[in-house]
Amino acid sequence: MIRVILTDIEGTTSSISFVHDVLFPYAAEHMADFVREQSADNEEVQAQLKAVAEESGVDANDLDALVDVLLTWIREDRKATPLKALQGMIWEKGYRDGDFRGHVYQDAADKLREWHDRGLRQYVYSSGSVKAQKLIFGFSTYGDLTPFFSGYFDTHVGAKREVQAYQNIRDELGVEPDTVLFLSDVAEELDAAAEAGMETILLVRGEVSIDTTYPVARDFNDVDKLMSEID
Ligand SMILES: CSCCC(=O)C(=O)COP(=O)(O)O
Ligand SMILES: [Mg+2]
Repeated sequence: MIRVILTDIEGTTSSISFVHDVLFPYAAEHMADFVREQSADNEEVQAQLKAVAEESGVDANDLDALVDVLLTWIREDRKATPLKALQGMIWEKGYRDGDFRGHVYQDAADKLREWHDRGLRQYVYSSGSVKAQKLIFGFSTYGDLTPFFSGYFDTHVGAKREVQAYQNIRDELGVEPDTVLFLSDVAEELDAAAEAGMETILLVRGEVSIDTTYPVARDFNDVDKLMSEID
């Protein structure tokens, strides 16, 4: 019986376009100024820049080179933990200034509320930092959805295509893995979650035809129906 929902964000609760056409360009536009302004006194920013230097091999004191690395990683959609941490810090200002709101599909917002009220525990697992996750749901187009979540996981537990990451999440949740339903639009992520013993549903939004062995949901209403079949 499913007791825990674990959901991806990009392509699952929220549109890929919002992440790639709004969030990533905003981070790219503000990265240089943010790094230059914050690197003098902000210890969290300094720690992330040190990690960027270690991962890329560039000089930790060369801010221009570090910014170049970060902009390249954004273009490549690299799921590097320090990039994700810095992006979250930059997006906070955008959300607070009202430059954008977090895109969440209506069916996802409705079901997250309903499942929460039904007693399901709900968690997020995304490559975006925990801070970024709280922002997209906290400043969403449907208001503050964070009360519906019991917790958040990012790449600190591991990469989303690695089985170990889901084993780490399972251990942190302290539940039997087959009581956890993982939702994602990426089959390789479902492969890893399934290998860790979790139940899985593939979100395929839009009219894309897909050849897969996973149960396919077009939206969270479909997930709700498929979930009752798992039980
Ligand atoms: C938390 S919203 C921004 C998501 C993000 O930065 C990202 O890279 C999405 O990656 P995912 O692995 O969740 O598809
Ligand atoms: Mg996704």
